[in-house]
Amino acid sequence: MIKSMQDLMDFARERGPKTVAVACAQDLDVLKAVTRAKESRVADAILVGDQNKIEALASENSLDLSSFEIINIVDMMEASLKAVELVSSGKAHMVMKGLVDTSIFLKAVLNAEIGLRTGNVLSHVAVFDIKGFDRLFLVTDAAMNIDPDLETKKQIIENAVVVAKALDIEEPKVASICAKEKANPKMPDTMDAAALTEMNEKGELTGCLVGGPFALDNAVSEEAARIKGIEHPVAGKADILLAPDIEGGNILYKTLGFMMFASNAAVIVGAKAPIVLTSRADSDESKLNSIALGVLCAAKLF
Ligand SMILES: CCCC(=O)SCCNC(=O)CCNC(=O)[C@H](O)C(C)(C)COP(=O)(O)OP(=O)(O)OC[C@H]1O[C@@H](n2cnc3c(N)ncnc32)[C@H](O)[C@@H]1OP(=O)(O)O
Repeated sequence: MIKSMQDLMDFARERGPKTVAVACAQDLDVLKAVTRAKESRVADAILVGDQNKIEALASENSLDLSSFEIINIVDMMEASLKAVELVSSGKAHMVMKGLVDTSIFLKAVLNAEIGLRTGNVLSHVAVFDIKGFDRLFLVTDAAMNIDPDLETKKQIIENAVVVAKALDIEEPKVASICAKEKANPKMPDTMDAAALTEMNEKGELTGCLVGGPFALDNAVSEEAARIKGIEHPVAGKADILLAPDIEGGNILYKTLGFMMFASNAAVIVGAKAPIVLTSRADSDESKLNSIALGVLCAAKLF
């Protein structure tokens, strides 16, 4: 089982290299990340974007991009579509968001002709290595599905389980995170959480153990669960934290990254290929980790 970001990198090295097509690669952290991914034999890259800016950034920061193919497309939507097309045509194993707004990039991913849709829900899964815990946490969905209904939440869990399996977590424990641990009809997300737990108990949602509703404390802390008298196999032991909506997921993602300084990696799954999607403000380390996570997910697909 992969228990830390270091393990994740080591496993990606074993299962790589794969090729990543980068949309709007004119971003210093992205260029540092792909250079490090290449050096460590995790991934090769095709850079799509503003070639002048890409080369200027490389020369100002002494980055050697000579082994990468660069495709010069300045328009962000066009560059995103080209990067996606490199994956759908089989020239790359995964696509990565560079310096482009998430919505523009995701519209290219969802494009009906050359996009990467499969008919399943696509959703974002972030992996965090948090000091003081002996396991990785998966947070979903911080970036794609805005206000998922019950069926979408079920598919978001199924997607996160795929990522958990790529991390060799055999039967991941999933906690539906809400503001409290009791279902309350005035708080619809708690009702969805209870319904997801029931689906899992009835065998309609498999490959994982689902519990909830949980408040965050009793999902991650056995002590908090004990004090509150919550008895459930997921209580205090969650691997996957399902956020009620994009606001909750995004706040949790940014809190862990920017206030707890937890190292992280993130991908979108449910598509034909992994989609590496981090925040533009995330570090090169986090972008490198995300490429590595993409490699692990791609290794499961190809
Ligand atoms: C965590 C770090 C990074 C961040 O901080 S990201 C910041 C926050 N994230 C965002 O701003 C993105 C939030 N999401 C969105 O903006 C939109 O949902 C998104 C993904 C761009 C799609 O919006 P639109 O292009 O307007 O799409 P739409 O709803 O009209 O749908 C177009 C077609 O795509 C399909 N679609 C949309 N979301 C999907 C999904 N999750 N999985 C699978 N298919 C999906 C949708 O069914 C529709 O299909 P069809 O064309 O009717 O056949």
